[in-house]
Amino acid sequence: MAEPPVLIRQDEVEGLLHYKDLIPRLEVALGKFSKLDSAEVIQPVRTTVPLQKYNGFLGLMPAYLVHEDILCTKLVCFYKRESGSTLPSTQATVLLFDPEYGNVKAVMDGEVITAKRTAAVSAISAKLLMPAKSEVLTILGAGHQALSHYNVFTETFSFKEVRVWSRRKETAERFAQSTQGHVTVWESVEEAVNGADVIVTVTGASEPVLFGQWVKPGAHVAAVGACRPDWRELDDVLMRQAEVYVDSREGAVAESGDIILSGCLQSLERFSMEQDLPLERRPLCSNPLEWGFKMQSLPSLCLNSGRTNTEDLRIMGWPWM
Ligand SMILES: NC(=O)C1=CN([C@@H]2O[C@H](COP(=O)(O)OP(=O)(O)OC[C@H]3O[C@@H](n4cnc5c(N)ncnc54)[C@H](O)[C@@H]3O)[C@@H](O)[C@H]2O)C=CC1
Ligand SMILES: O=C(O)C1=NCCCC1
Repeated sequence: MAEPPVLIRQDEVEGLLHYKDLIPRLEVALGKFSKLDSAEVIQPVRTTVPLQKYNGFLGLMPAYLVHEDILCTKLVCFYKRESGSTLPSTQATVLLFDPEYGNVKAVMDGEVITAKRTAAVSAISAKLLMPAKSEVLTILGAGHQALSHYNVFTETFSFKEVRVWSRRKETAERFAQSTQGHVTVWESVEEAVNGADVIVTVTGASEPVLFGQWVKPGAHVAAVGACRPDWRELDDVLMRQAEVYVDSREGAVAESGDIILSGCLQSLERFSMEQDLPLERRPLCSNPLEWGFKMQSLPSLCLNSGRTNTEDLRIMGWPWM
């Protein structure tokens, strides 16, 4: 009979999961996922169960790394919360299986994994796509993802200035007090992103908060928050003028409101047909270097940065979550 599963609590995951290990491992996993080879990685688009009564969803996110023989799934509930709500926006658990026997070997807290994994993938996208001398980082949103993004971006890069905006100024101020380094609080998104080299959007918004006319050419945007087909963080102008990278084309066209609702897919379908491109080579958005790969089915945008090393861009897409 199989051993009962090991339980790995949140504080234990926190103590075990460090960006210096996580980032290189993610880069390898993302590279494998990007090959779209089911002999290597099997990770279907997540199944989502609506929890209408609670304005939320249960997402089921299984993955199998064939050669490493790693079988796992994340189970995550996520919600749209009212301003001022004290309830969490996400709650996650990760299960690790013995792929041969079929039993669950470990039950892990998924909160820290979600926070760190998501932020680490954004940092990888920035490493590949942000302007060479990036000095100003702006974070839109001031919750859990904002903090993990602050931590990994300041640990990995050397920004001269970090800014934060949140829809409630008090939340942004609390955030700025909780960080290790200095963060300036801004009252409007327009001012907060003015001149920013890297912009991270980690809000629970369902309407655009970031507008293309405010974003400087060459800036890199890591868009994390709008993970439902009817949620938005970015406006149509930004979506149309950017080069867009995602980890999973399948996932992005099914889940990313910014991609689906901005209408960029339709014009690209026409472009792809004219160019006679096979599906996996088709760009996701205007002015593509190549259709690329970024995080959890959400876009990473790059505004005409001129980065053309598409081999580097082949890493993206963590198979678990
Ligand atoms: N792409 C991915 O893999 C992941 C995406 N997410 C999504 O990222 C977003 C942020 O997650 P957390 O930081 O965990 O949530 P959180 O609840 O800790 O923080 C959310 C932040 O967004 C702000 N916000 C909420 N509604 C807003 C609105 N309508 N307009 C502007 N700001 C608004 C809140 O004031 C808060 O600062 C959520 O939408 C979540 O579903 C979370 C985890 C992973
Ligand atoms: O990929 C994840 O993890 C999540 N995506 C959507 C929101 C909750 C967590």
